[in-house]
Amino acid sequence: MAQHDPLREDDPRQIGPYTLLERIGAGGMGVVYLARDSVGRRVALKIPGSLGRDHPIPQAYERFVAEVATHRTLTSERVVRFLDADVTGRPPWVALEYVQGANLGQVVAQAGVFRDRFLLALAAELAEAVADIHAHGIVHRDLHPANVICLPNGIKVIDFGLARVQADDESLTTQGPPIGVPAFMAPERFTGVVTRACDVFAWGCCVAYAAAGTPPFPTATPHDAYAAVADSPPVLTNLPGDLADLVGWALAKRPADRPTASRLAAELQELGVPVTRPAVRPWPAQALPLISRAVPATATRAADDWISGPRGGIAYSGIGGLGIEESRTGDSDLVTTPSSPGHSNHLNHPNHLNHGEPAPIGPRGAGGMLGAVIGAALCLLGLALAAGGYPAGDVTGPGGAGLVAAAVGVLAFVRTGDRSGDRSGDRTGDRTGRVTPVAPVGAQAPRPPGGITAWFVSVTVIAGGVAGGVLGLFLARELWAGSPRAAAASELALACCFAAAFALYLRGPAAARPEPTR
Ligand SMILES: Nc1ncnc2c1ncn2[C@@H]1O[C@H](COP(=O)(O)OP(=O)(O)OP(=O)(O)O)[C@@H](O)[C@H]1O
Repeated sequence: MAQHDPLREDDPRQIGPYTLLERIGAGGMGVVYLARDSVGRRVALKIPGSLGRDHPIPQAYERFVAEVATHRTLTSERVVRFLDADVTGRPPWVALEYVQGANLGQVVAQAGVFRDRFLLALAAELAEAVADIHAHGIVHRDLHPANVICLPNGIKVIDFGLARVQADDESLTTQGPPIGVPAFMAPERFTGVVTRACDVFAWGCCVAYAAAGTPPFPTATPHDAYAAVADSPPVLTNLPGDLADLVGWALAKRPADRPTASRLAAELQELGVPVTRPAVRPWPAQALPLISRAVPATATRAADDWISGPRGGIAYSGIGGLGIEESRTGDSDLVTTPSSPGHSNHLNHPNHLNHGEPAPIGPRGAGGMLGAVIGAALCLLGLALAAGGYPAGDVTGPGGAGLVAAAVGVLAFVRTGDRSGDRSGDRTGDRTGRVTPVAPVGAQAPRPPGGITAWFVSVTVIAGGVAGGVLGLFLARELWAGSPRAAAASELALACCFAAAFALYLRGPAAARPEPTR
């Protein structure tokens, strides 16, 4: 189980069909809990704090209802999934896909800035995310590094608390002080104007931040932010030429001068982000321990700094690595202040898989496919021999079936060992789906042995394969020698083996399966 804060005494234990397990964090709106649904799946359950008149955010309930309504319509692999909600419940709640990773601010702070293809991949994924959000007619309005979660298979955007549904060319004017993180807010946001171009500007800020480690409009105090964002040119460090051009374009002062998010995504593909993507995207080696790895629950006593406590009135929460802290004052204006020197941004140790869930097993694409191909080839050979009346067909089938099943089991076993042990360093897939070793980083917690389920399946497949092969050979030789039943049994065994190999391939960590062109 991931290490979040334990439930407090006054936290609810059961909300709707969900059993609350731990506190993930608290934002300005309320608390996010780790919970389990009735069939044991983990979800992030967001419960807005007291929605009465004393809530620090005006119209908090209306905002929560709007967040749910907006998020409900969004389906994108780059956005945390909406699962369920009850806005009239007591308390009201929304269930979201539980994402377990580090946010972009934490990754940059702990692992350093992004470079080269890693930066390009991040920029492309974030552009895709924003384009997807806009394609649903929604403006996020609060894009900044703490709302970009880095996961093994890419980024996901969270927090639709400020999001708005908005027609393509519509421009909204909002009343009151702007809400958001000033260093990532477009200049027009300070005057209450909201368009999709605000998210594009925020995209530029996030990418510039990932490359440099600081926002492109650094300011000494939050109150200077508007002047900096509105008047100063962005400071773009460490951005390769083509990407610098795109980021500069996105950071244009006039919203009309900025590209759309989909244009950005298309331009990035032109810059060499492959059109097909493996399910595992590349992360800088140093970032991997932060993003996701299997660690036993007991070994994961890491500090939790998703956000350390509920905010009411004035409270602070670090945005990892931004060198700023956000604070929401009574009137809901979010301002930034320089981080206090004593403040430490601990990482929520995301070095774990989803404990309690079966660890991914299997021969990761290539192995499974190999098993499947061998199985199919033997199957065809057996059929051909049987059709030709060769008694050899009687033994090829069951013998081959046993062989392939055992081989698949060994592969599954080996892959399980890889996940568990780090005997040969950690591995990650690159954009081509290759699995390449990377150096383990820093002191790492010991990892579990790959999950009971994975071992059990591996051992069962190996044992079943060997036993099936021996039994098949015995039957073919002793009982049905020469009879058509032997050939039929052989083929059936092989077909099962083929299916098992393929199932293992499918079940393997989505690792090397290329995704369709987007
Ligand atoms: N789906 C999720 N899975 C895992 N963690 C999540 C999820 N959604 C939110 N969190 C974490 O919970 C904490 C609070 O979430 P969030 O920021 O969305 O709350 P909020 O009340 O809307 O905050 P904000 O003040 O930013 O509007 C954050 O640390 C965030 O990373």
